[in-house]
Formats: sequence, C-alpha cells, structure tokens
Amino acid sequence: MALSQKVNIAYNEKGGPLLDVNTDKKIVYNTKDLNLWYGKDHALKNINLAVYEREVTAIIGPSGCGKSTYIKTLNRMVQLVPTVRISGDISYRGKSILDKSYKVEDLRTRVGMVFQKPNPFPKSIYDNVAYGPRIHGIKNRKILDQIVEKSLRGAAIWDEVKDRLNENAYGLSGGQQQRLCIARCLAIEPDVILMDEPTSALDPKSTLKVEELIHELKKEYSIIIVTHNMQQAARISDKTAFFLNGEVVEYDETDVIFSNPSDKRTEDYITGRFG
Ligand SMILES: Nc1ncnc2c1ncn2[C@@H]1O[C@H](COP(=O)(O)OP(=O)(O)OP(=O)(O)O)[C@@H](O)[C@H]1O
Repeated sequence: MALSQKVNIAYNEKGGPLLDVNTDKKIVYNTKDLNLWYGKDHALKNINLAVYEREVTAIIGPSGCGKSTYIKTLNRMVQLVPTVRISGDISYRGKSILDKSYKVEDLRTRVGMVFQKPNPFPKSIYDNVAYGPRIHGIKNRKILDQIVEKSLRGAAIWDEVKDRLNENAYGLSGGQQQRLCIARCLAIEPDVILMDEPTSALDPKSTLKVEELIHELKKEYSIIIVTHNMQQAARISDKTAFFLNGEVVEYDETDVIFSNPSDKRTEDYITGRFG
C-alpha cells in the first residue's frame, strides 16, 4: 500500500491537518487535490502529499514533470507568474497558505529557500547573513554577530570564513557560496527549508559537504529537496515522491521507492530506463 493510502490525518478545530495518526508524526505541509495551470498548460495534476516534520522529503522525476513548480507553490513563489491558476489546497502547519488572508511575508519567514545556482548578494559574507535579520528590524551589532556566527556554524562554513567575514561573498568558491546561502536562510530561523537542486552546480566534493549538511539540518528543520540525482535522493531523504507529467506517480519511504516501488513507471525511472 502506498504512503498516500496509509496516511491517516488528524485535523485541528479549524480543519487544518496536523498529525499522522498512524505514526504520530507531525505534518508540516499537506497538499490536497492541487492543480496548477500556466495559462492552458496543466503543470500539476491532483497532487496529494503530506510532508513530515524533521524529515528530508525528496522530489524526483524527469525534466519538465513539475518538480520546481511544486516546490515553488510551497512558498507561493509560483504566484509571481501572472498566468498561473491554482485549485485545491496547501496547508502549512494546519493553515491554508492559498487563503488570501495568509500573508506571504509571514510564510517566507517560516520557509526559506535555496536555489540551484548559489545566489549570494554582492555584499560581504557578514552582510549576506545579516540581511534577513536586519530586514526584520534587528540592529544591535552584538545580536547580529551572534546570529551570523550561529548561522554560519549551522551551515558548516564558519571555520572557512570566520577570518574574512568582511570580504565579498563572490570571492568564495561555488560550494562555499551555496553553504553561505544556506546560512543566509538559517539566519531567519525558518521552520522549513526548500531546496531546488541545490548541488547541481557543485563539484562532487562540495556536493558531499552539502549532503552531509542536509543530514545535520534535518535534526532541526524540515527539508524538501528537488533533485535530478537519484543516488542523492536515496542517500539523504526519508521520503521520496516520484513526479511524472505533473502527477505524483508514487510517494513513499525512500527505501521502498528505491528497493520495492509499487508502480512500474517508478521502477523504470529509477533503473534508468527513461528520464
Ligand atoms: N514560468 C512558466 N511559464 C509557463 N510554463 C512554465 C513556467 N515554468 C514552468 N513551466 C512549465 O511547467 C512544466 C513543469 O515545469 P517545471 O520547471 O516545474 O519542471 P521540473 O520538473 O522542475 O523540470 P526541470 O527538472 O527541467 O527543472 C513544464 O512544461 C514547463 O515548461
């Protein structure tokens, strides 16, 4: 039986899902009957998916199957595209984020995002990390110093940059820049981190570092990662959703997806028969 059929959700008094009754695990995001169109192009079809607290959830699938579109619905970034139309529901911690009363700024302080290409600001290493807290009104230098150090440590890059905090972030290697972007994300103390192919522009050594970091980060954060790299999904994730043509073909424990998938299409994809 696939995970989606096994999930038995407890709802809060306002109707928001909070807990998987079977496992007692907290649900961070619950996506229900989600459809998304870019103009006439039906990019996401009837997505149902529960994301669990303090787990790594991997989204895999061939190019153009809707992975990035899905992850960008979770912080409402996709709504920046004017032709986008959405039906269904996504709840975050029991509250519908598609509801107009849910302020996007509130969502973005809880949900950070790391992109495919490292995208530090053309500022110092320190100012990159202090950027978010400053926007939230923190001006005290001592407090900012503490946040910067904690975030850089959390992103496993402190030792490499502690003596050059005032240098421009562009002087860092690609792998270091990506960990700096993760530190920038941690500085706002998010609950969830969305990662859209965070290692695809990195060399194997930096990729390994980021993978080890993700393993550490899931002790405190819930992580949703889009990846083209199936070995990576198998190595670092707890659950895996296989997307194809805008649909979730299968969603289950990562071990099950990679050792005993129930759908032939999943098996064909993970064994490299297409994609
Ligand atoms: N801004 C946009 N405007 C119109 N169509 C879009 C837009 N972004 C994505 N699409 C379309 O939506 C579908 C899903 O794209 P998406 O980028 O989500 O796929 P993906 O699985 O992340 O692909 P890849 O692995 O290549 O990054 C594709 O058909 C794509 O052309």
